[in-house]
Amino acid sequence: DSISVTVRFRPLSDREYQRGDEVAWYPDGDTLVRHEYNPLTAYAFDKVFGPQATTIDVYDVAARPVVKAAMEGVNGTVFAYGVTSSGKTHTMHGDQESPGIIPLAIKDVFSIIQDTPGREFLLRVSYLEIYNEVINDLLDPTGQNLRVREDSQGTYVEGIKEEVVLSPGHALSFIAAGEEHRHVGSNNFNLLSSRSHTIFTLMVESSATGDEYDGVIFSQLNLIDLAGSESSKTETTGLRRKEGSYINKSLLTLGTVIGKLSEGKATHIPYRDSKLTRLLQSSLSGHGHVSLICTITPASSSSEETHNTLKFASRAKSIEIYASRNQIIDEKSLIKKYQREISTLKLELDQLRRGMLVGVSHEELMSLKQQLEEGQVKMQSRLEEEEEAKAALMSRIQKLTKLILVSTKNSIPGYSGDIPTHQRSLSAGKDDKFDSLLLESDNLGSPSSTLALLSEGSLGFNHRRSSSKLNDENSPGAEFTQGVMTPDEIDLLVEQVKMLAGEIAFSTSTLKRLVDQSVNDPENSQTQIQNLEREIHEKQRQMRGLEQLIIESGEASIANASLVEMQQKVMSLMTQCNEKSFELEIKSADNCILQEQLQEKCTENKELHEKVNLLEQRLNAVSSEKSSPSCSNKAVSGEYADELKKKIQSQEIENEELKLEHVQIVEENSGLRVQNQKLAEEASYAKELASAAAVELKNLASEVTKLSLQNTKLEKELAAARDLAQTRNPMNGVNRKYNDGARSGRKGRISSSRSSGDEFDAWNLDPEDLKMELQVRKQREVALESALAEKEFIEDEYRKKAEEAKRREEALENDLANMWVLVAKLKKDNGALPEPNGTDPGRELEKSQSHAVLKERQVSSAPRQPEVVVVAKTEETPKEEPLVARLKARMQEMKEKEMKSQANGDANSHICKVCFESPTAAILLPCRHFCLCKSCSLACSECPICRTKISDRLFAFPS
Ligand SMILES: Nc1ncnc2c1ncn2[C@@H]1O[C@H](COP(=O)(O)OP(=O)(O)OP(=O)(O)O)[C@@H](O)[C@H]1O
Repeated sequence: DSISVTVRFRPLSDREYQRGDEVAWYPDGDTLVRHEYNPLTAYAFDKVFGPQATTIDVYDVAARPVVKAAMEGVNGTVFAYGVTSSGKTHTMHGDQESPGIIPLAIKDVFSIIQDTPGREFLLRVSYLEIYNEVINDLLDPTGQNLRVREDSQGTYVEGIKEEVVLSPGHALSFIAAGEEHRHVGSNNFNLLSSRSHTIFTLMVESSATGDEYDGVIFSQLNLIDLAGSESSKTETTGLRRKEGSYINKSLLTLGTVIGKLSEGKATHIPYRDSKLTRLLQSSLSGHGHVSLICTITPASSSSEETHNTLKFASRAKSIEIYASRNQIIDEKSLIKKYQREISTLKLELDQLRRGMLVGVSHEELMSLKQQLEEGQVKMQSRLEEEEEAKAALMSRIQKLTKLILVSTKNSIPGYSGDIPTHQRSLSAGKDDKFDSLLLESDNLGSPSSTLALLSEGSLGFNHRRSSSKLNDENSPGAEFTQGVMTPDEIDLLVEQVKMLAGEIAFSTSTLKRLVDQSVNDPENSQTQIQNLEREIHEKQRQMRGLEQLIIESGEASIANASLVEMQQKVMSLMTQCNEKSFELEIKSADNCILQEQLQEKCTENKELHEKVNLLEQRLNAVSSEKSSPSCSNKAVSGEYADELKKKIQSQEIENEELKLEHVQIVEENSGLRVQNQKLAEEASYAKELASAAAVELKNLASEVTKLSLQNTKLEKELAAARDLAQTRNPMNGVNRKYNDGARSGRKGRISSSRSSGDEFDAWNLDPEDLKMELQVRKQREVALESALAEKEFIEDEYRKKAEEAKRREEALENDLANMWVLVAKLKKDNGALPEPNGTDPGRELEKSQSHAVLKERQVSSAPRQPEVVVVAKTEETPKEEPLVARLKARMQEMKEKEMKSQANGDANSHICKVCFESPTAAILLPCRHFCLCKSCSLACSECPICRTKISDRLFAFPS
């Protein structure tokens, strides 16, 4: 299969209308997106949704199949991609009017559980954000900067909090809590722009129940809301710009990864280049269903960005996936662990029950009866220990059982859960539409009802009576007549007591929430708190009444029952009583704590009010002093006080934000320092290499010089020999001498002295001798010529070596220059300030480095001068190698500048590396060597440093 790619258009926004934007892209049918002005430009996808489509339409096509597969054990990922303000968050999270893919998926998951009888499910959720390449746990504010780890199953986030969820409302409450911690800010396109990528993960474990058991299946569903890429049009500064660059960088990596995956070649995929791709590695590499929803705007002003999104989506379309069902070994499964623990505990409970009856003798029963007659107090202490153990076991079983979700369709048809209104406020919205979604899954609507259902299924308790019945006109226990009751009736009473206890617990937790809220709205909360307290008291009173009824009925039955019956009844009553009293104790302890907290909050509140009043009075006094004491001025001063209060509050919030930012900046600073240190080390290593190369070059040059000298000498010798040979030409010279000799009548012999200066007496030569002499000279000449050729060969060799060394030197110099540019860039990114005298050290440094680099390039591309000239130059300036000297000087200069810029700070961040101007919009090259200003980047077809072709200028960002 391949990745499912859908495109969703959003309507033109008011801002776009006001700006006079026109429609540049439009949906052409169900699967095409076409360009308005260039109709030949069109892209095809699995499905294209127009501006009128609802999120439910998108969900049905893009997410429902993935969610369904995840419930059957196949991993799934759904993510929204698009530029800022294109509608990703609207699609993934939605709002009260139109719930997004995430709430719809959660609702769907629970209805699938409901429709799957015979299977048990355990659901866990986690929620994280990737903000500035740092992973934060949104469910646990202390879980910051988490690490990504890898095991045989893929990548995971170490130490992330996972919460078991019991109902849609329960899961949505976690999302709502997480959203409060997500980084959101405004830019000129979006008031509430997501500044981080978020990943909401639902982990599903399931197994068939009973004999059908076939192992546990585990799967993961990732629902991802990416932050939007930001173009140069997004006017951002400071923190926003930094966030934007992180967002763009990770999306660029995602684009590269998708691009490489779509090529289908076995190349290196750079998953590790960003946290986002690292976490999505197993999804993107095809081990599960992937659905990509690309959100776009039709606006002409964003036409280019929309085109980029469409290209990205088109590339993603060709990625293949090989999704298969996961199975996990039982030991690792949490659901199995819980099931095992429940059955062991149940066994223990049974044994305890049996032991209680078996271990009691007749005498003991008699004495028990006596004790009962005297009063139940003594017997209670006799049974206390065993009862406590039992109560503990029971509560543990309840706790564990409530975590496992089962369909209630078959077990209790027609059951209709009762969702308390305040419970629903935990979900994403209070809107009717949204509530109706949750209400559809009533049976699983609230944790308390789920617990009740599960308890009923697994423990055999009778919970069918809805808790609301306890509050209607039938007062609790009113249907039971005073006196002897059947065991069933007593059971029912006990159940009612339990439910009341549950409701008291729920009201107490609501009370706690209200107490927390009371800081913001003390007056309103106070009345609600009082009402709730009254409600809790009333329920406690009802519970006590029921307990009294149970005790009385126990006493009455004791009077009538036979010994064995009585014993059994006492046992069961005591058990229930102890359970209740144990629960009650816990609840009342909780209650006490909450009351204390409430008191504390109230006193805090009071103090704060007093402070505010005091401040108001002071302000009034100050303002009345300043202005005339008229009535209207009083009102004005009151308003002024309010305004001041608000200002103080907002100032405090701002302070907090600034503190947070400061901490982040300090962390990043230390990271950059470490990087800086590394680069400095690398630079010094490069320097060493350069100096070694220079020494080698020097040696080579001196050898070349020597050889050249030798060569010149040899050439001179050769020339002399040739001259000599020519002057002693065998034909001319010998004949002449011979004729001269004949004329004189004398025979010439080769003088013995010729060996010394090749001088010979022509008169002494005879033809034989001359021939020999000629032969010898010829041989010598040949030998000299071969020696010369050999010398030339050696000289050539040395020349090559010298050239090689020079090239190496240049390469090293280049590397060194690059490193310094990087160091300068890093420092600038660090947010330093310009020098007070107006010159910017970082910029100067970068300029000089880049100039140096470009100069080197020009030199290297220029034709080489003959080697002899180089040698002569080196001889002329023997003081120090020019390269070494230059390098040293540059190093020194850099160091000084670095120290200066470290001392002064350097604020200049993005400078074009070609024209050295600070442009309003710069381009990050794909090779990441440089950023260029727009005009220079358009003029360059390749990176000035590494010569990589500039194929993509998409990810522009403001300097
Ligand atoms: N399909 C749609 N129908 C109506 N309004 C929409 C639609 N999509 C988006 N919007 C509106 O457009 C605005 C921006 O949308 P949203 O915040 O979802 O964008 P985003 O892509 O998540 O932006 P960022 O990347 O900056 O977070 C919101 O006011 C949202 O309500």
